[in-house]
Amino acid sequence: MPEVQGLLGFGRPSRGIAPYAERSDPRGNAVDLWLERRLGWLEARAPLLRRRLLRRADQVMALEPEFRALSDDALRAAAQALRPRLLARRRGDVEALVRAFAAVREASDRVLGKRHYKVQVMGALGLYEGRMVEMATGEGKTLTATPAAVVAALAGDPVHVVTVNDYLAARDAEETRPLYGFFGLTVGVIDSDMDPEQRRDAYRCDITYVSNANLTFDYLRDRIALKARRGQARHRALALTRGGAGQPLMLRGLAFAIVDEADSVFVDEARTPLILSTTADDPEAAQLYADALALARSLTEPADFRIDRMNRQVELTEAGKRRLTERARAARLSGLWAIRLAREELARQALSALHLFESGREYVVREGKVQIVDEFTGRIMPDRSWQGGLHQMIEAREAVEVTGRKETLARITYQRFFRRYMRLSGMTGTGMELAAEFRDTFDLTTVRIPRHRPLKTRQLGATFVRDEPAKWQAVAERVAALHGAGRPVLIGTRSVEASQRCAAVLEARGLPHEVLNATQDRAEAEIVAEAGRRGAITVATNIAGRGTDIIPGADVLALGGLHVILTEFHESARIDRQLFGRTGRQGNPGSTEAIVALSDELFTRFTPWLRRLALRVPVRPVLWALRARAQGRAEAEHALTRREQTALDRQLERALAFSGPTE
Ligand SMILES: Nc1ncnc2c1ncn2[C@@H]1O[C@H](COP(=O)(O)OP(=O)(O)OP(=O)(O)O)[C@@H](O)[C@H]1O
Repeated sequence: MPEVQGLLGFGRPSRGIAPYAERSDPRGNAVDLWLERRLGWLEARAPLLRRRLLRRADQVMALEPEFRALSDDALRAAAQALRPRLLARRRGDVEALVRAFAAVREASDRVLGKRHYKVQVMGALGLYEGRMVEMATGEGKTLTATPAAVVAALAGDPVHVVTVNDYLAARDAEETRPLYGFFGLTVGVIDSDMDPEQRRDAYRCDITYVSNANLTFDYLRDRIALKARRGQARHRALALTRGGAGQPLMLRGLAFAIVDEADSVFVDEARTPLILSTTADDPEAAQLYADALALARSLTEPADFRIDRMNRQVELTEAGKRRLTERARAARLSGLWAIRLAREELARQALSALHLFESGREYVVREGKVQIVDEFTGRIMPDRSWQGGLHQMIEAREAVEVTGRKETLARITYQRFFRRYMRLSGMTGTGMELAAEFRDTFDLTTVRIPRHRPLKTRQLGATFVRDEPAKWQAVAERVAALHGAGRPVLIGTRSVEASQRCAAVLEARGLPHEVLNATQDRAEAEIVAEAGRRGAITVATNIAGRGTDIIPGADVLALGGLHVILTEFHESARIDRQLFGRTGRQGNPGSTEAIVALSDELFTRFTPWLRRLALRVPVRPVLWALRARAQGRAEAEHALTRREQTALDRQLERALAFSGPTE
């Protein structure tokens, strides 16, 4: 499993820090947990919650004429006048909240030209209460976050709006900045390339847009800075006595977070530990990996080793172990090679690097570096590396410079990090099936918000073909027909390699297209902006599955809107729906279909026998079962890993209660 690596490259002192709000142990005790899980009473409450949100949203909508009549200055003054009431945070003061929301709604219409729909007001109220809000793709989550952010900021809380990457953080911040500015609130944006001073400035703003990775690393840096002063009380005392001039801190505490694409952050990426590290030099490492690869290449499957693709593991057989020992001896390898366990581990890793990881799929080689491609977003993660020497092994295989091994300074998972917020909220397009997990892990109740306009997408179902060449031919034929009719088509692929293959087939047919994959994210915005034009053909990796807003032109809508083709099912059906969600946004027409091959990895890895059956008897029920079963098994496996990770995290937390925090 890849880890996200960050380097602690800085740490100069800065000026004052306010007391750093965060939760020390947000979890209830074991009995509470047990009860919550068994009784599901929070779920039972969700309909009530929805009704309450609806009632309040109605109150906000009813204030429209009153606020419409105000001048800009009067509107601003009305919001400022509510500040003391919001600051007092009296539980029953719903009126102040409703009026503040109505003010934001009015201001939004004036400065952004968009007035929040009732469902968006409902969503925003949910966020402000600290809920997980499920809104369908394309319903306008960016705008939904704004009233909650404004009101929390007016009440003095540092607000973090969390997105999955820098590009979305910058885009969403720019889109909404004028609205915050109207109320005199400042907006900061964090970019991965920023230095500590710039980061601190951005966090000092009332509202900060930041990616989950950047936010978590900055928090880890703060924890290291705070390490010497354990415990809140001492920290506060120090901050008071020294005017806070001790250590440089990035954040102003964890008060309120609005996490966009929360299913991705809380679930898909939850398994990835974030590790802050320094690099340790090891001049002999490169030779070690080269030797391991040479030895591994001399072993044969299945006599010497077996590959378990489902669990991504390589096992050496007894014969393989013997051969390894002989070959290491024959090559006169010494040092680690003389130790049996080390020798076998090196061989296993080299075999994994050779047989389980492929360039263009799990990683790309760019600028002389091995860079991991995120399976869920299709984006390159430059900060990420595989652990335990695997990364170095792949570097050696690709003949690029072997980087030093990392030494861990602090680590945390997203799960543990986000649980520390005083108030946490999330938005997701596809979250209801994860409601129990959100509740268990984050104490978050999920509430589904209805659509603003009914969905008009036509779902054309799935076509299964035998193998990959047949798939790309089938895709090309569909595209040619749609292109001829002037409709734009978006083709989603699971890997960079697949996007290139698809592009080659389109090229051969003379179909003009754009490729949007992890290897050229700079032109992304322009390509996406064009993707809704008449006759446009866009091939994209998962990148297009999250947050990208493709706006079809009026002429295109008349023709039936954007058509989305999925070319490989993802391990999670949620991600499939994210891709399909690129069309039919805001109640627009559109259509979706899947064209997949029985040779796709999902089937060979999770349901090999059903796949064989499907090859012989390709009838509907078998094909349906194939997909459902493969995705079901994949999801179950991931859920298990997450549960184990959570258990491990809790154990770590308990163990650290005795020895002091490591992060
Ligand atoms: N109240 C509104 N009035 C007018 N346009 C709106 C309104 N709300 C949202 N939009 C528009 O709807 C489109 C979709 O918004 P946005 O990209 O925020 O959706 P989303 O829910 O975040 O989608 P995804 O789940 O795919 O990320 C945008 O073009 C946005 O400007």
